Amino acid sequence: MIEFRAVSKRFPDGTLAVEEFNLVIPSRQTTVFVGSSGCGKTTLLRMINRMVDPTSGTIDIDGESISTIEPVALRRSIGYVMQNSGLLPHRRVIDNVATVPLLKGVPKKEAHAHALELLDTVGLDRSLANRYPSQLSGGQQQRVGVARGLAVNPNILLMDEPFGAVDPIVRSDLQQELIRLQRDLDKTVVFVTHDIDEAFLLGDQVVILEKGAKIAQAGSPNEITANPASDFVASFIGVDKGKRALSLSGEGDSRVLVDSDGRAAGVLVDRDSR
Ligand SMILES: Nc1ncnc2c1ncn2[C@@H]1O[C@H](COP(=O)(O)OP(=O)(O)OP(=O)(O)O)[C@@H](O)[C@H]1O
Repeated sequence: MIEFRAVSKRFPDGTLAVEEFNLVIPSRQTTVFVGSSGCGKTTLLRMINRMVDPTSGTIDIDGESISTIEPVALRRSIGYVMQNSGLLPHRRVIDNVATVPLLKGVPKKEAHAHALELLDTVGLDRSLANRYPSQLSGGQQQRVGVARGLAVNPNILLMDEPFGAVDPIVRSDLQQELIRLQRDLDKTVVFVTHDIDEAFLLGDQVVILEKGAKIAQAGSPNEITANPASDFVASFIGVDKGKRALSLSGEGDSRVLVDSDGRAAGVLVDRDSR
């Protein structure tokens, strides 16, 4: 579990990016920060692995304040996947994936063997291992970025708009792949996006943010669509444009899809119980 308590971040130029932010991020679930540009999503994410330190407040991981953990060690224990994959252009795919394990002293042979397994995990053919990033498509590069994020077998995976730069079809593939991965690997995923549809697709917990990382609403996609907390949220999720004509009603095995007039439009069957 990751817990933010009264966390604020003011940058040296005076910008207050995050103000008094409080949130519990449950383990082994996906939490998505969603909001418009500049609302503080990336700053929140980077505070979890101490790429950015808060000005005030505390962040705990499993009850331990991260301010007591050495930043480089913390960063190497948490997976981080960013937009445009962030791959090192002059290194082959396999070396990109193995970067952090090698820095941590894992023998090269072992690190490379594990990197190949990770290519399987993210759905990439092992034959791509010796290519350079520029010889891959955008979607393949993002998959390598995810493999690299998983290379230290982290409990926590931070993902900063990882699918923002690819076309909609590839993006949809990557989203489905992440849902599958999360089912198999059971990580605590913290995901940043400005796309509410992506947030609702991937998030167990969705946190809708306004400027200064003020929480407009936090809850499951179901809770938010059924009960938007404000006009801002309703507008952000598109209720007012008729975008969310369908919502879910009920819990567990008996979830019913309801249309905007309250009529049952279908029953949602759990993927795992089919
Ligand atoms: N190093 C910095 N120095 C000064 N201000 C910063 C710095 N980094 C971010 N900011 C400011 O803090 C605010 C929050 O930025 P942040 O990158 O967290 O937003 P975001 O929601 O991730 O935006 P985007 O979706 O555009 O990436 C913005 O006003 C931004 O300009």
